[in-house]
Amino acid sequence: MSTPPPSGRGRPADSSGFAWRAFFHQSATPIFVLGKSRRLRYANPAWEKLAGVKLAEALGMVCSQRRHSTPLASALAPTPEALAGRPDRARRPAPPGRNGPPWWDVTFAPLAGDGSPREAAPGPAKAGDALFGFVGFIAVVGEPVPAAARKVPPSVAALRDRRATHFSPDLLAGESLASARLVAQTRLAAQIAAPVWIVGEVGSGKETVARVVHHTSALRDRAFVAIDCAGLQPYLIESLLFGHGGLSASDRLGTVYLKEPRALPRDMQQRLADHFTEPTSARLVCGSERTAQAAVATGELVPAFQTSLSAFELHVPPLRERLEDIPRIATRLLNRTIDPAALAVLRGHTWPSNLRELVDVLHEAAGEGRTGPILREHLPHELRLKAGLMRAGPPKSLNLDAILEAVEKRIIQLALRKANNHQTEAAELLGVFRAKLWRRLDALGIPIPPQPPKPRKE
Ligand SMILES: Nc1ncnc2c1ncn2[C@@H]1O[C@H](COP(=O)(O)OP(=O)(O)OP(=O)(O)O)[C@@H](O)[C@H]1O
Repeated sequence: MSTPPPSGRGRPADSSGFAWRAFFHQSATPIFVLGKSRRLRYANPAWEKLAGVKLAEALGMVCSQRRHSTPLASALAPTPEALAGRPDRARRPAPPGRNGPPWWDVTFAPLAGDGSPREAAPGPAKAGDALFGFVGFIAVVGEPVPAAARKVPPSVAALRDRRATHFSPDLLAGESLASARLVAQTRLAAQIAAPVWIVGEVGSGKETVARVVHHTSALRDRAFVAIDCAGLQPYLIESLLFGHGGLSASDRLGTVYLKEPRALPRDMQQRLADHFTEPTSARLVCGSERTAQAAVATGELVPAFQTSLSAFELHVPPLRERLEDIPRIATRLLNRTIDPAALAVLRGHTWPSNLRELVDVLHEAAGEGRTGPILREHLPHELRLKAGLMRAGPPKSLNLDAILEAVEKRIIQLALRKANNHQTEAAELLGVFRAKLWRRLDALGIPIPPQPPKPRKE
């Protein structure tokens, strides 16, 4: 339904309006009117159709080309010439659509205080010659170019092919029932266009699954962008997505992966939700340790994420539920087999940090024995210790201090990993003060990891 014609139809202008509203309302040309503070005061149904936005939702929007402006606000921003009270025209990229931008030629006609068009005068506006605002007429230039038809440089195409080969559903396959279910769910998510919510424990492979969904979907020729909502300041995320020339202005954006959107302030969550429920924007995939429903219930997430942005919920199993997959993962990762005794140790571990931890352990083991199968003695000391295997060694190797030190080192590394290198959180997990954690890092020779930026609290 289009916006009803504004009141005062056909009547002469009064001091706050102008007489052409009824005329504009029926025009097939997209027309909009900005107040002198560049706020949107009126737009006709042809504009609503072109912009894909209802006037009621956009009224009051400040149309400027500032860093945080939306692509629509930037496209409608009056030029410096128009701001100086003279008619002007500008070519603007249309707000992003799935099929590439045609351009918008926007003609600005300044309006005098009585609502009549100002005379085109060569100099700046005179005092007393009050400006009411601007009327803008939009002409669409060019045919939209389907993204698939656009040329990409060969190097980009080659990189894309390599990524698509790597991030195929095969990457998730294994011997377990859990991985078979994961592969089936991932293929399904790739076939539909709905937003996806991926749930899984820390390090279980949520982002990897998101990449597989992207590279298997119809959006694979476009970009995949991953944003860690807890690791970036919200204003950076806003400017990355919505700033001038930001990602939302690019029609090459295919999938946006948001890691833990519940770490964002609610107003930012709402803005993202509004953006990604628009039909023209890229596909949203979120990854979290909690379901959208649970996060909404505890107030960590705005309801739109549950109602509109988690249409497809995909569960990534923890590694302890897919231990049968370990040999296959090792072969894929290192092209190495695992000796049965080493496998018994690996299968006996609970893997609190899931695949991330396994990948670290396998790389470490591969560094110990450079060729042949991975043996039990290649595995990290602490893992063997936990499996009770160190006790089988000769008594002279039972150096209590060395063992305790190794266990402490491993536990601190695990806490840091779980806290995403956030030292205060890691200290809390370990039940010590941060200063003590620093002292132990120093004493054990663990390099102090770079601290991620703190998420802003509401
Ligand atoms: N199927 C897989 N095979 C081999 N390695 C994998 C697989 N899935 C994930 N990984 C590796 O495990 C690590 C963690 O994966 P990923 O970042 O996808 O997990 P996540 O659940 O998104 O992590 P977080 O909880 O920190 O958001 C990465 O190094 C990734 O390359």
